[in-house]
Amino acid sequence: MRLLDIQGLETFYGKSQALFGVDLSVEEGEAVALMGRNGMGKTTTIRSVCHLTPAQSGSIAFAGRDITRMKPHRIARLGVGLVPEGRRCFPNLTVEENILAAARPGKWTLDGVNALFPRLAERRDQYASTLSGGEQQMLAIGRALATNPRLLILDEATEGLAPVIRQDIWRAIRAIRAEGQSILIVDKTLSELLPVADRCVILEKGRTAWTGAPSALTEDIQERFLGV
Ligand SMILES: Nc1ncnc2c1ncn2[C@@H]1O[C@H](COP(=O)(O)OP(=O)(O)OP(=O)(O)O)[C@@H](O)[C@H]1O
Repeated sequence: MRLLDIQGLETFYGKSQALFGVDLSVEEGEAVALMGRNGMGKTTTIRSVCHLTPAQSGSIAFAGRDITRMKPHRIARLGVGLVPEGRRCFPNLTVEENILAAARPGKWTLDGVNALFPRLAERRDQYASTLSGGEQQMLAIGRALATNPRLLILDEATEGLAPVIRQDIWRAIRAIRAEGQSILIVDKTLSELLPVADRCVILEKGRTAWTGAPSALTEDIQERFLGV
């Protein structure tokens, strides 16, 4: 089943057009890597899906329903779990309270999140504000998972973090994948990203420029669309 289906998406910031025709789909159980150089429209695409920066034209369907004009909280309730760029947790709640506040019935429970991120389990009674940046990122992923989303969206979840923490997060992402979780993921570390992706979608100047399996992403294509 097609979980996410974006067609001809055009999005503006005020008068400035950022997306000029993004086409992107995610099948149930699939992990799609959304790629492209800086400023090509990855974050804007994600923000449009969640209606944080609404689409001007084109269509976005989720699990067969048109969500193009739906409000963010309704989209979240339908099963889109977003881990936005720059983490968001409640600073004055503990780690455990943060997770429980997000929790909805499903296979990802508090215990499941704790097993995924032992560092969080060790800090369950600490206020989120006292966590390191990497731990807060783990908590943001844990919170999104605890909502038991049909689609988990990760936007640069490992950016700017210490190498050991990045490794922990990639290990968790692989474990999440192994559970069959559908994912849309943006990340710049291709060596980690490509092995977890079933398919890549590359944006160039606000348009879908290429899509294919990671194995089809030749050096030529990387050079053309991702090289600096
Ligand atoms: N809040 C904003 N106001 C105006 N223009 C914006 C805003 N955010 C992004 N843009 C512009 O929209 C275009 C797409 O940006 P976007 O952040 O979606 O790209 P990206 O592919 O996610 O890049 P990055 O890898 O740098 O995060 C860029 O030209 C950017 O300058």
